[in-house]
Amino acid sequence: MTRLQELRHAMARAGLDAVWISDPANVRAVSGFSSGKDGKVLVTQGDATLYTDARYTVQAAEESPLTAFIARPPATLEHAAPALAGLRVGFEADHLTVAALEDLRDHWPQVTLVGVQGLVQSLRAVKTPGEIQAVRDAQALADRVFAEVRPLIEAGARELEIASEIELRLRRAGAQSAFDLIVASGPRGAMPHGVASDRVIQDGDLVTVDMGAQLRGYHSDMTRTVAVGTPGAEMARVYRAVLEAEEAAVRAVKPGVRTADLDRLARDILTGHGLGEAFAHSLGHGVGLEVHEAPSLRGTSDDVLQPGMIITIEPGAYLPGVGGVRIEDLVLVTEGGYEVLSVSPKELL
Ligand SMILES: CSCC[C@H](N)C(=O)N1CCC[C@H]1C(=O)N[C@@H](C)C(=O)O
Repeated sequence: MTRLQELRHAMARAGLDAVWISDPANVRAVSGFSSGKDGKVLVTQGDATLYTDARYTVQAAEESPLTAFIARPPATLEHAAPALAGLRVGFEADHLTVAALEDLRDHWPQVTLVGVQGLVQSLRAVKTPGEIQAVRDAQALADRVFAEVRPLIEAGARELEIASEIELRLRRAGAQSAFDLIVASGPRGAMPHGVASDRVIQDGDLVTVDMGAQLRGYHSDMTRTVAVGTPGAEMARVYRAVLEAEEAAVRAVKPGVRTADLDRLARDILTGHGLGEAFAHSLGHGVGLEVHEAPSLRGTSDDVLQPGMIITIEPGAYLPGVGGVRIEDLVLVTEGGYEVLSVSPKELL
């Protein structure tokens, strides 16, 4: 079944006749049009139209199998109005601004507008073979770049220099960084989102590098924590504990597993090492057209793993004023269990 067919089934289950898609990643997922922020898609049970403007006439025709209507608002909404009269039309409540919703109400007075959440996102959680290949390629590039840059992580280098070397190599390969690079050394390692600073790396530091490539619109995500010189005994112990939690959670990945149970498994191991409080975020998330997408590997999540999902497993321990450790792998859920897509070494060198 194509994603569009899946969406129509989901619309029927939600009691919708049509859906107005405005989230850029969802626009891309449904239409193939890569400039999703400048597009919208209207899907009915019998039709699907891509709305974008004249800057994208050629690109829309090249990238999307959908009929494109080239115009700017309000002409787009006026074009759609007649076919929608009397219908229940979903809009993406967690993406549309209040002003944009007012526009829909003004131009579609005979439409019943229904806010929906996660309709397309839940379909995106299970990747197509082409999407899996795109994430695989992005991760392979990230692994290659990490191997090239690893020798540069040494005493005297600045975090920003490491980050810019990674970015440059990704750019040269036709990709870009998937997010603001996290390079957090020494005590800065206690910040889970410690983007690279001008701190000079010291002998004995642990350095957390959280990086991803964005290639053909798809992302990868991986974290390695590396030692510069010989780390202190306490941080070496923390490293071993995080690695134990990470490897145990990866081994537990298979279809049917509740993501909340995976988070619990990793958290319990860290708690056993006295580090439960130091694990300050969820175990992971889905990765695809966005770095953070469904499923969520949070303790409160109701998500269940299915073949074709691509997730991160990334426990960490953060000790304010001291430092931190995070180890993250990118994992494909397969029929029989899992495949780890990230191959960079994890021993604390
Ligand atoms: C700004 S993108 C960060 C990518 C990173 N690998 C990542 O997802 N991190 C870093 C530490 C926590 C984790 C994160 O942000 N998790 C989210 C989903 C959460 O809310 O726990």
